[in-house]
Amino acid sequence: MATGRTHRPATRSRGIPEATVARLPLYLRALTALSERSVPTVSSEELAAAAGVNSAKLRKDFSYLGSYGTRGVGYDVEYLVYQISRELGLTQDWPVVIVGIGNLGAALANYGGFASRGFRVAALIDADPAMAGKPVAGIPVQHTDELESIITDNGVSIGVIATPAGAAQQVCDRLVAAGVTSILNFAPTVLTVPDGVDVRKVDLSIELQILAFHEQRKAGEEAAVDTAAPAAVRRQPAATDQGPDGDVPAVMPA
Ligand SMILES: NC(=O)c1ccc[n+]([C@@H]2O[C@H](COP(=O)([O-])OP(=O)(O)OC[C@H]3O[C@@H](n4cnc5c(N)ncnc54)[C@H](O)[C@@H]3O)[C@@H](O)[C@H]2O)c1
Repeated sequence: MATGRTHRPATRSRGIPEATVARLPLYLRALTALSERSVPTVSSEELAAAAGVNSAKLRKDFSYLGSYGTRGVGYDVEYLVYQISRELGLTQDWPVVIVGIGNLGAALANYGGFASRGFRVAALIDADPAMAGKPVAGIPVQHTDELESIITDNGVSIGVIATPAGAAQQVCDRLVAAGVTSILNFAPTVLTVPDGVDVRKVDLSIELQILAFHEQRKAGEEAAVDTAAPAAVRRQPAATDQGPDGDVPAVMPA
């Protein structure tokens, strides 16, 4: 679901390309599922299919980790889980703060998937004084006045922004000034950050717009096939091919 990019060069200092880093969580998710089923080894083809990645790309990615698998046996699942987790920095606990505890912030706070992946929600912060002290996902919301001390006291380096767009830059500036160096931004705005701060942006509406583009293209291709086909096999409007008024067929008869 995550889109966007980090403000980093295309290759990390240890020589792992950013595109490979972006695929490591996909491998880890697939490997974790195999591990849960106690599958001991996996071939590059099987793992590539499970992760939705091309197998040659997977082998190249794993070569950056120094993991080459064993011919005829494949990769050791548990060892790869460990290797990728270590590479991603997931063998340590990462306290994160969520700022903006509205619909989205509360949903994120309630999401169990963070903790199971090593991300502990250390604090929930909101500007609304009426929310201060109210528990969300069992954690009392704290007021933004305390933002700096929360970051310092908890050694937080990762912040999640779920405020309205208009507040996001100011929240970002305060997080960065307090010591946060990685930000996951859900607000629909582009954040400006100094060098050394990574920002990743999540925007579900952009994902939907990309799907809409593909839907439109598929519809165009279908229409082209319909036009090219002999009249007898051209698609006729079905009962469900109705426009919003119910009387205009979405697929016009040829
Ligand atoms: N990226 C996505 O896919 C996605 C999906 C849904 C919503 N959003 C975005 O996430 C944000 C939150 O959406 P929502 O539906 O939860 O909104 P919401 O109005 O329910 O919640 C926003 C919260 O932010 C708090 N807030 C406002 N200014 C603040 C500040 N300066 N510091 C701290 N807290 C502050 C408000 O008090 C409120 O509790 C919006 O920017 C929205 O556009 C993004």
